[in-house]
Amino acid sequence: MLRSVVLAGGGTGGHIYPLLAFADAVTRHFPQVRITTLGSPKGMENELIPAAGYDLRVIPAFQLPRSVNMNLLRTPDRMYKSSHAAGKILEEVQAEVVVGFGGYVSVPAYLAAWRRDVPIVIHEVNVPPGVANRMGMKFTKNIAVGFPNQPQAAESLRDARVVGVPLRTALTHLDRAALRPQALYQFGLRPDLPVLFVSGGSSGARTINLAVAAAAKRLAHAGIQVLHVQGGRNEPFDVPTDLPVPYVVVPYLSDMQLGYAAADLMLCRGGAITVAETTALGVPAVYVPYPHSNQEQKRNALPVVQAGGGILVDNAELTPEWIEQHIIPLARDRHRLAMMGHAASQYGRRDGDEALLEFVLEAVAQSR
Ligand SMILES: CC(=O)N[C@H]1[C@@H](OP(=O)(O)OP(=O)(O)OC[C@H]2O[C@@H](n3ccc(=O)[nH]c3=O)[C@H](O)[C@@H]2O)O[C@H](CO)[C@@H](O)[C@@H]1O
Repeated sequence: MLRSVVLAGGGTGGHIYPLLAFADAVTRHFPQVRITTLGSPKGMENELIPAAGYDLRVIPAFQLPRSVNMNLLRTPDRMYKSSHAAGKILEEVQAEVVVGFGGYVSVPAYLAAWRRDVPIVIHEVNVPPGVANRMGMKFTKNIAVGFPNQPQAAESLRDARVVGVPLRTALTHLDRAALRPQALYQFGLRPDLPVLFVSGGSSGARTINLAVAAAAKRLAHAGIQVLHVQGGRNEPFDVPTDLPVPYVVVPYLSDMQLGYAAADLMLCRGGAITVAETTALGVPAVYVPYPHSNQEQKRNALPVVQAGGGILVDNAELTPEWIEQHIIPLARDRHRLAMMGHAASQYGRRDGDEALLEFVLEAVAQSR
């Protein structure tokens, strides 16, 4: 039985969607539970969490260093202010557990929980783990990870429990084939031609946006429709208006299930949550890892590619010519797409929310 849970995480969609999916699982099992989320002033949580109907408390921001620096926790500056604010909230709601998903805001939450003997659970999806979660690992041994390769890939995750990634119920319950006609209709796409679904993660990806838009004519003349999510924080780009088949641009997709249902093939970055979703849903994908993040996105996508569930291309190699040579033939090859989709789904899982809840309940029980 849980009465009050505090969830910390913020920044981009990759930290917030798993938090929300987990909040839904807790509410499903314990309808009377009080859920409080801690976020930072400028992150996407300020739009996404209130829209999902959860209580968001914004705590003062501070800048984390790029590497783990525990001295920061002792300095009476903004970190002190932030952890004090987090502590007051933990006391007010009588938190029984703090579950952190990473992002700057998690650090004061971990610190405040540790000071009050409130059990802490960390959910980490990347290798190497993010700085905030690495700092949190000094305060707890309750570490859960999203993917089976993580414990071997990082010393700090060696003893972590693999629980998968909590995914939104609109995705865990998705039957792609059943939703496809509605999704195509909604986007104005044709049912007789393949759909390339393009998304550069929650903030969008400029390289991907420009390369695909520059290949618009070649894709259209090959009979490939495009559903292109520009991304929350990306600039608009030009697409020719006289194409023979639909090329649909949407700024951001709150109902991601519609995109996945419409997709025959996805072109995306290798953000951990995106990889968890494409594999859980069996969507074949071309992964273009973000090149400036410690190779973390390449590590996310590589096991899927090795399992036959997708292909990988370097950011610098994604040109309109590459798209013509590799994506056009693949998008038209139904047999190969089906094999890739099946291989992806063998790697993915849909029960991350339930498995994380089980882990959290164990942590709470042990602390009592
Ligand atoms: C550049 C960078 O550092 N990116 C990191 C960031 O990616 P980012 O925040 O982009 O996160 P992911 O790619 O992992 O997940 C994106 C999430 O946004 C959702 N979505 C996306 C577009 C849209 O229009 N609608 C929508 O709902 C997706 O369905 C998914 O749930 O966090 C991930 C998880 O920590 C990391 O693995 C990534 O390396």
